[in-house]
Amino acid sequence: MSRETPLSLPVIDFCKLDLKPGTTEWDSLRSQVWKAIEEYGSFRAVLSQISQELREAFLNELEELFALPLQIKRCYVNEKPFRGYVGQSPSSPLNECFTIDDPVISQNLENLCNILWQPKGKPSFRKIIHSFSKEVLELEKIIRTMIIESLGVEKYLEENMDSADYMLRVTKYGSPQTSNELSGLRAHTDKNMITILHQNEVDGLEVQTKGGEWIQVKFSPESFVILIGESFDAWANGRLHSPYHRVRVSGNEARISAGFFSVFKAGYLVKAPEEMVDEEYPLLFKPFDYSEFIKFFQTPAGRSSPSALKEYCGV
Ligand SMILES: O=C(O)CCC(=O)C(=O)O
Ligand SMILES: [Fe+2]
Repeated sequence: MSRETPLSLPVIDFCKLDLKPGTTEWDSLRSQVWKAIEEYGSFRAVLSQISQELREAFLNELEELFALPLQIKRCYVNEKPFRGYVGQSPSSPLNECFTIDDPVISQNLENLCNILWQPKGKPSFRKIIHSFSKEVLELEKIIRTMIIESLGVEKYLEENMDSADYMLRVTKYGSPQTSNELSGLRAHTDKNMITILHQNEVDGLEVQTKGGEWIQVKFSPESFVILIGESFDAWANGRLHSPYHRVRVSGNEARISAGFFSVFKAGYLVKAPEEMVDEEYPLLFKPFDYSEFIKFFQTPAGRSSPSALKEYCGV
């Protein structure tokens, strides 16, 4: 069946990031955010505050990163789960990605640069990725605050803010050289708190609605896509929605994406506030340590489970 108007994600314009809670501007954006999160668990944020120059410089640095020889890229290892460089594997032959610890901590970027660009490092990479990440993670904090306010549990705001860590994953989906659509990344839900995605000019992200339809996301250069992860939904005891999403690629151009992930800190016990639990929303999960859950998720049992979090700590 063909559609007159293709489905699209809600678009929310965050012209500036020096928004102040309690202002009418804040309240208006917060109600748009909440509506989108309840319905889609996702939306497209337009962020004109980041200059075109910085956006272009960011994507150029990522291109230079992926253009390094494979044997150099492989030198970037990090013992934590999901970190380091992962090259094209038999199950995803088109993809390669780097996962970096909190990019707002300059030292984390410095470590990567010292490994990949010996002997001098790469000051421009460190500077540009850092500046860009700072702005994006400012947006993450605003969105998380707005959601917590919308849930009516502001008294846990400070604790929630202090419980977050960040990571940055940059992915290159090599061009498939065919007009047929191929899978770049299979359908999944994110396990973390909040994900913010940005990309170069090549589209490919699709987000599933609650009704099971796939929305093909059209990015603009100023667009960022927000997705709710399962842990944040667990914290809110199922009052949010963590949507399935996937990447499909076609054509002759490579897609580069950057995912900024907020996660609960290792050792922090994720527990739904008592205000989130009632007759309509009975407790879904026992308190859990996100980093321990990720260890389970990486086992064959975790990977093959249709709902790993439920299996790990479901009530
Ligand atoms: O590349 C993208 O746009 C999506 C990446 C993604 O979903 C993920 O890394 O979890
Ligand atoms: Fe994802």
